[in-house]
Amino acid sequence: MGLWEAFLNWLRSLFFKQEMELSLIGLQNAGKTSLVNVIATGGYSEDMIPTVGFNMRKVTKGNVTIKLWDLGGQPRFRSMWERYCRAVSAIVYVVDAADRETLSISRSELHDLLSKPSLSGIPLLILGNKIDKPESLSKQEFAEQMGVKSITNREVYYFMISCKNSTNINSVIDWLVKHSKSKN
Ligand SMILES: Nc1nc2c(ncn2[C@@H]2O[C@H](COP(=O)(O)OP(=O)(O)OP(=O)(O)O)[C@@H](O)[C@H]2O)c(=O)[nH]1
Ligand SMILES: [Mg+2]
Repeated sequence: MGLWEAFLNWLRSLFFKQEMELSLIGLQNAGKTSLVNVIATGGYSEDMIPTVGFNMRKVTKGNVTIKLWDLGGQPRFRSMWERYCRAVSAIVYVVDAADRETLSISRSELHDLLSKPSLSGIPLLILGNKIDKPESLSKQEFAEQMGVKSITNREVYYFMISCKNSTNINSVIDWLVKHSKSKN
């Protein structure tokens, strides 16, 4: 490869390679690890092991390398959430939209997290998962239950998804890739 060509390639890589870091947060059983698997490999399994502490996964989509912090959602791990959200390009909050019993806890944990000054302004993606289940909430009901409208100090977006059926996973990836530019 000629010097000029090498220089051009280097220049291209500067403009087109993006890196981003994300945190996946949400109550236990919401489907965070399932989402990581679906994004990374397209695989889905019913028998999942609850995440103890956290896992880190790196996934490349086109020119974007995404570093994902997949956190445990059980009560004993929730105090770590803030620490893993501080330096990220976006926070992804996953909710089991078919579990009406835990929805209010999920809402209050989300709003608690967003009230931390260290996380102000970080873009947020809220995902209502498990829409393959008949008892799952509609998009509108979900937004109301989660208090989406009251979140005003940052960019917020929400989708209804199913990791099981891969519904709307591409929209999630598109949103994430678009937000990779916010951190440099
Ligand atoms: N029906 C249905 N089940 C799902 C879906 N996504 C995940 N699950 C199931 O929900 C359960 C929990 O999934 P996980 O991905 O382990 O949940 P998690 O949020 O990582 O849980 P913690 O690691 O404990 O915080 C598993 O049995 C999954 O198979 C979905 O879209 N539809
Ligand atoms: Mg998990």
